[in-house]
Amino acid sequence: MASYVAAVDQGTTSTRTMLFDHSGSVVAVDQREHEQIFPQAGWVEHDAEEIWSNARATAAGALAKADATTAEVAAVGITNQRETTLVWDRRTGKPVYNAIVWQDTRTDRIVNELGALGGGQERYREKTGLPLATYFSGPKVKWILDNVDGARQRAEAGDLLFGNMDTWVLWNMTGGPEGGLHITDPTNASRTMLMDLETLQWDEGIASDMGIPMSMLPQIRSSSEEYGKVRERGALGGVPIAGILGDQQAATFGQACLSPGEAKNTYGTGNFVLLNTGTEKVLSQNGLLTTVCYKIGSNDTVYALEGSIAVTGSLVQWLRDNLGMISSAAEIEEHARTVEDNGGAYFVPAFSGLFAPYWRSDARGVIVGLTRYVNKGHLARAVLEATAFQTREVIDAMNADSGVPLKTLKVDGGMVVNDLLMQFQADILGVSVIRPVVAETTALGAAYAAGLAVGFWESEEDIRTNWAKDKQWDPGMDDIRREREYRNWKKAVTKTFDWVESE
Ligand SMILES: Nc1ncnc2c1ncn2[C@@H]1O[C@H](COP(=O)(O)OP(=O)(O)O)[C@@H](O)[C@H]1O
Ligand SMILES: O=P(O)(O)OC[C@H](O)CO
Repeated sequence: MASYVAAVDQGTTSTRTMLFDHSGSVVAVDQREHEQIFPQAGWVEHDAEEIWSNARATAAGALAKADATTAEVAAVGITNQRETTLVWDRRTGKPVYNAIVWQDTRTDRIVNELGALGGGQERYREKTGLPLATYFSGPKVKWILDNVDGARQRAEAGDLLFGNMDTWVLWNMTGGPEGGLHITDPTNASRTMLMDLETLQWDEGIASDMGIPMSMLPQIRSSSEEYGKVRERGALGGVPIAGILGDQQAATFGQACLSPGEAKNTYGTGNFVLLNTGTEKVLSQNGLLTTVCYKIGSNDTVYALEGSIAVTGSLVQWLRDNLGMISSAAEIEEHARTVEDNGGAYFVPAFSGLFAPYWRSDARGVIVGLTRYVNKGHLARAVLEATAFQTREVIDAMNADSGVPLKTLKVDGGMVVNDLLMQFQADILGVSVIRPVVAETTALGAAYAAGLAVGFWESEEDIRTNWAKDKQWDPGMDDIRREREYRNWKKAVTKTFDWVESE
């Protein structure tokens, strides 16, 4: 009798494999970071072969740490950084170019050109739920086909495959060039700008406008069903692969946000607030995007409104890696605690332009309000506060779209160990912030999708039962200060605009 479900979580900065038991508790984790490649300003790439090698190694590592055999694993789910785009050769399994990461802004010109075609912005928003922005996969595929020697001819000859990291990991896990499955799920497909949100099928007109041959596109299956088995030679050999969810949708599922009106915020490289809107596809009037939340087997599709924020935890990394101001991410809290407030400084990290609710690719980062008074502690605070202010902006947009103010916010991700940030988040939102016992909700959500498909868990009710609160932060800031701080932040944001001039 199998005791565990595995999840491979292919994130922006690392890949981990986790094993969960029936209560949703973590049994083992094995994790490896991969290189962040910045070939020029605004470009971000990953080596997809390094990522696949890490996925394999962590699958073996997690089994070893749990002292478990493959026979004890009922199913495996895959979850992934979304949008990150790879094109590879179906016969050799070799990528034609590095994976272009979701934060990368090189497709700015392509996106502007698409906007100038018939229907422009509105056509994309209505069909795909997305604003025209550099964030999404379709224009990245076009960039590769336009810029890599011979790629377009090879793609048109049917030799090349496109996938996000879910598809790349699944294809390799199921045999690669020897019969690997070329599949994705609607949560990932809804981030490509190529999928019709209503039919959950690729939109041939949009693919044709981007010059992307249909033969490159993976088959779209549900988020929870048995797609195939792990190749026999690999770690987890023979285990059914039965769940795929983009990482933010996986976290929403793992947080048990299963009813309309329930929302979570994940604090990782970026922040992503998702509000379950049920089977209703709500188009935002306030700068949010509409996305598939999950589709469990043949059940109706569940949609979400999403506020995507490009830079939050990665600002802490930037302070560590580019400035050397801290030696570990945790150290930022120590510095921030040396002062009472931000000393008047605000840091708007528009490193990839601004995502929700602005969608300004012409924006770049600023620090404003500097005086001789400002010290390292104030800057550390400004860095942490940037995450909380950006979250407030997307939650304000969500409240405006739904007409029902959020009462509490469930949180997860790497930054939620930061107590000062979580308290400031509650203060600046004016609502309570709640962290669950299992904060690894991304991997857990993918495990649930896989486990439900093979009967390891019976129904979504099991997910609700397993969810438990660990800690809650309640708002303590007075209204006048809260709104003054937020006004200053909004003013700081305006200073980022119009920096990059379009080619
Ligand atoms: N104590 C901390 N305080 C603030 N930020 C932190 C802390 N610990 C980790 N982080 C940030 O959290 C992020 C990692 O979170 P994680 O959820 O693993 O990211 P991802 O899934 O995007 O790879 C990093 O960007 C890191 O800077
Ligand atoms: O891997 P994460 O946690 O940084 O998430 C990245 C998002 O999926 C990008 O849309």
